[in-house]
Amino acid sequence: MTTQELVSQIHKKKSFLVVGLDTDLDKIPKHLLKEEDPIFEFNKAIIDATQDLCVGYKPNIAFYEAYGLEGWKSLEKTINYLNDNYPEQFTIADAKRGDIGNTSTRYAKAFFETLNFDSITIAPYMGRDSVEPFLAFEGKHTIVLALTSNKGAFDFQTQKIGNQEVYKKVLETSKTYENSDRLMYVVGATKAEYLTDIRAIIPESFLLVPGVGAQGGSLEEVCKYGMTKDIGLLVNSSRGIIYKSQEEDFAQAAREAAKSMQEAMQAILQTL
Ligand SMILES: O=C(O)c1cc(=O)[nH]c(=O)n1[C@@H]1O[C@H](COP(=O)(O)O)[C@@H](O)[C@H]1O
Repeated sequence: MTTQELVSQIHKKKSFLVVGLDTDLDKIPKHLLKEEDPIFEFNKAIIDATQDLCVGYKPNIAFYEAYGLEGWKSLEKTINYLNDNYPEQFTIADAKRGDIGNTSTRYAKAFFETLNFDSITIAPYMGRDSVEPFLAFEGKHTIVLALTSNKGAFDFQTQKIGNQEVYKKVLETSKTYENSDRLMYVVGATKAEYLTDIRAIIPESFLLVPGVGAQGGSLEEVCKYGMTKDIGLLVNSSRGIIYKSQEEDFAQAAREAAKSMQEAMQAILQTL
C-alpha cells in the first residue's frame, strides 16, 4: 500500500486508528476456546466488528510465537483474512526485528513476502545495514523504533551521544538510508511532549503511536504536537479495544471502544 492510499483511507474513514491484535488465550472469551483455532476466530470477529472504524491492524508477533506452530498458523490465517477481505487495511507486523544484512533480508522476506504484511516494526540498534534490507522492498514500509512508550526508553533513547539524544540520532541518521521514503517511526503516546522536537527532524513521516488507553497516553496531546498536513499519525490501541468484554458480546464491545476512539479522531480532524 502506498502512503497516499493510506492517507486517502484516513480521510475516507475519518480515522487514523490501528487496532492491535495482541491476542492472548488467557484473555479471550472462554466460549471461543472450544473452536479449532480460537485465536483466529477471535481476530476474525474483532476485525469484522471494527474494520469500518480503523485504517489498520497490528498483530504483535510475540502473541502468536508464544503458541508455536499453531500460533504461526493463526497469524497466517489472520493476515490472509485481512488481505482477502479488507485489502484497504494497512497491516503492521509488530515484530521489532533487525539483524546483520543477510538475516534482515530473510526477516523482510518472511513478513513482506511470505506473510504479505504492508509494514514491519524494526529495532534500529544494529544500524544502517540492518535496516536497509527492509527498505529495499518496494510498496512496503519499515517502522523504526524512535522513542518508545515504556519507562525503559529513558535508559538509552533519551541519553546523549555528544550533545544529541539517541532517538534524535536515530531519526536523523535513518533519513540518510537508501529508500528512506519508505520509513515510518514509532513514538509512544506517553512521550507526546517530545513530538515537537521529533517533528522538527521528520516533519512529514508517518508515526505509529502506541500507548493510548492501557498505557495512559493522550490522543489529544499526540495530535496537538504530532499531526502533519497529511495527518501523519497512526494511533494504536490493543488491550483498550479488544478486551472490553470477555463474554459473548466481546466483538460488539470492541466495536464500541473503537467507535469512541474514531469519534474522538473525527472531532480532531474536523478542527483542521
Ligand atoms: O512497536 C510497538 O507497537 C510498540 C512500541 C512502543 O513503544 N510501545 C508499545 O506499546 N508498542 C506495542 O503496542 C501495543 C500496545 O498495546 P496496548 O498498551 O494494549 O494498547 C503492544 O503490542 C506493544 O508491544
